[in-house]
Amino acid sequence: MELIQGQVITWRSLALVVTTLVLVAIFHNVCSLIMYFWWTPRRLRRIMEKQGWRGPKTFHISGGNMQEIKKFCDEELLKDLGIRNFDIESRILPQYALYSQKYGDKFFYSRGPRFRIVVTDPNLVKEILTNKLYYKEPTTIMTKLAFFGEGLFAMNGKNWAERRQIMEHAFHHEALKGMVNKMVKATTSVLDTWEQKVRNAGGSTQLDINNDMKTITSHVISHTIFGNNYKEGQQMFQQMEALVRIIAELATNPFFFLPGFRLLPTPKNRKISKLIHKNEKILKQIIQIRQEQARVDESFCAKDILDSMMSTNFNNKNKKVVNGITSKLNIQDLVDECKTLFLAGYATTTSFLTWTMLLLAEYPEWQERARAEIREVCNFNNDIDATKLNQMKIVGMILNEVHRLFPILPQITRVASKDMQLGDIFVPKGLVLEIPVFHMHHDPKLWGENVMEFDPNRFAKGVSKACQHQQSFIPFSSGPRYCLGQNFSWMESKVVVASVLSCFKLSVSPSYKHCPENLFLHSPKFGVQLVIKKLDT
Ligand code: HEM
Repeated sequence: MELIQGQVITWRSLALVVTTLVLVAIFHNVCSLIMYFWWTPRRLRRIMEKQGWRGPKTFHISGGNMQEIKKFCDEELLKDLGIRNFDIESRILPQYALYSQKYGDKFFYSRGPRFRIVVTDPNLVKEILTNKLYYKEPTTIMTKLAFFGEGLFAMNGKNWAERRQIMEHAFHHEALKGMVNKMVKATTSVLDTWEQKVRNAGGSTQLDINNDMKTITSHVISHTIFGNNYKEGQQMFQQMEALVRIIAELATNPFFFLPGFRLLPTPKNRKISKLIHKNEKILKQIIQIRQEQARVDESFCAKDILDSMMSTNFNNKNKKVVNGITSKLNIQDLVDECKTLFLAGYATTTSFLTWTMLLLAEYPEWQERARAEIREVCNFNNDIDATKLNQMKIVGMILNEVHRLFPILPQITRVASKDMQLGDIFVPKGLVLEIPVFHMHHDPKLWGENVMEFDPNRFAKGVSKACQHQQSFIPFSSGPRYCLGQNFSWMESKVVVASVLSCFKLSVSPSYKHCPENLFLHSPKFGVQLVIKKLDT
């Protein structure tokens, strides 16, 4: 027995209070789970059905319609495709192909417990991407831990706006201009190995260009983010890749979205934890070394993206001053941003450049036109700078056409933060709005009858003249959350194309099987085998 403020409290009554609190907490959690997994998706469906939207009648309590979509997609993946067949929506956006056939354009479905509608009208797409009241759909905890942490990609609201400002500083135009040199060096170091291989093979050789583009982009991103620490940065790539594969496989498991799923000690979950831990360790080591260098070096100035992130000088009450370097990013923030840039900057550009090389090989007339332009602009030497990249118009048209036909992020999503009106659609709070980028890039109503052809000429007078509505072309998204690395990627792509075409001729190997897939990103399932030949000079 104890005496508190004159009242006698028995152990029994204390136990009763604690038990009641625990039961209330359990009850609250169970109610939240029921709301999240059962009640909210059904309520949203009722609201959309009343407005004439249709979709599958049932969905799995945790996986939503993912099993059905996966089954449809698996059947599609078995089909053989030709390279010039760009009509591949059923592989890349299986949900769109499956449900638009059954229910028409106004359809809904559920990915995990998150109920969604698909919006294709460019005017509505513009409204969704520019209105900050539509926030970015949260990723699953496992995806977040593995790839983004609390980095820019996964943030929302005021925190996102502040972080975006800092990150834009690291990617501003002048900073990027200074990176072209690093991009050229990183690319050339890989192309030197190609020369060796071609020579050893007697004039031409076959490469899986997807692997080589991985090597190039990993070199570029390691050099530009980590400068002298690029070797440590490189170690992360294989681990990141392994993570992408395992998590993409797990995402089709109906229980993937259940809270606590990641804590189950399954072999895959254990492997994921191990890889995440290893990556964080490498990053923390690099950052700590860097902070130490900056502490002893009084003439410290930013030489790469990590330096820029560490030294951004903002008037903010949270900012920290580390021996002359002003930063408001703590070590975990920096780790999360590095992870984000790694995934966002490496995997995307790798897939994009792989598709670019494939199409250049498949369309030799465009390969030749690009080469002629590169010869004219920089006379085939590696003296490439930002101004010369700007002068490469034909290369730019080709890159745009590859972005149109092979958008690397085939869909973008946003969530309504409150009840809203979108055109004539009433959008209830919590509804996910899915923008099928791939579908919009292949819509004849927006691009004309030759939409399924590779025709860079459509971009000859710029994006605005290429399609009916500027919002029909959104490989890098648009609005305030457009891709932070858009200009970086644009420069890198031009550097790589110019460097490759200056030295090599590309053609498609007879062993290549055209099997694009959408594993978070639109990429080739079995790599891309090309034959490369040294150019006669
Ligand atoms: C072909 C190359 C690339 C493509 C197609 C691409 C595409 C995209 C898209 C569509 C988004 C917006 C996603 C959304 O709105 O939900 C995005 C965001 C982002 N991208 Fe890229 N990206 C590419 C390259 C890069 C590179 C090279 C970097 C950095 C080095 C980068 C960093 C980012 C970051 C940090 C965000 C998040 C921006 C924010 O939320 O404020 N991306 N990217």
